[in-house]
Amino acid sequence: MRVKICGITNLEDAQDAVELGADALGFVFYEKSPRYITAQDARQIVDKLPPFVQTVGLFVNESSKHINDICHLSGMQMAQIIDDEDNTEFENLNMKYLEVIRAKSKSDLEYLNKHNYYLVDAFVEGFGGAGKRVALEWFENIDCSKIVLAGGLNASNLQELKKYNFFAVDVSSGVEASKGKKDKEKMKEFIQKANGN
Ligand SMILES: O=C(O)c1ccccc1NCC(=O)[C@H](O)[C@H](O)COP(=O)(O)O
Repeated sequence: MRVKICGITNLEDAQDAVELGADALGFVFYEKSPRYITAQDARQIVDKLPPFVQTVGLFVNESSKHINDICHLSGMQMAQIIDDEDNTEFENLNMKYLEVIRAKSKSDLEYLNKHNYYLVDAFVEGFGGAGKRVALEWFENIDCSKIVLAGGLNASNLQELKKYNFFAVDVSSGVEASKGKKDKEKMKEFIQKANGN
């Protein structure tokens, strides 16, 4: 399974995640988050990354212009978007994007367009990174092959996902030492388990 390590705030964590085999790194451009990073600081990290690592910018209820500007400035290849307030004009985005479904119940998963990729996270007031899980039984009888699963994942519970065939997993607090700082051993164990080792 592919792995995105989210909430990168510093170069050391980014380089450790890449060395350990992460496919994508997430940068939170939401000012109220404890993992918030400026576009300029993210750029300093992105410029030092090797090729073939996808950089993903996280946005909450922002306009397309803002998302385009920040992604351009920071070197994000993709945007991950929460748009509860219908602020984002998706057709005006200059980059690939993943829409975030903040699931409160199984009914939130029933109308996903089967041709699109989505990131499904647990609904939390603070928008993400809270360690709250989505109930796995909600995915019964759903094709998960285009779903990135987030929310409360860690090395100990990845095993439970096996039969669902998710496209990828996304983790933040489950591999942290403290908010905004990753724990290298936790990232190692998480990536190994996601890769079936
Ligand atoms: O991480 C944050 O602080 C955050 C703030 C606002 C919007 C999204 C945020 N994170 C989103 C993520 O993609 C997290 O990786 C995802 O919610 C999973 O987090 P966790 O349950 O801690 O693994």
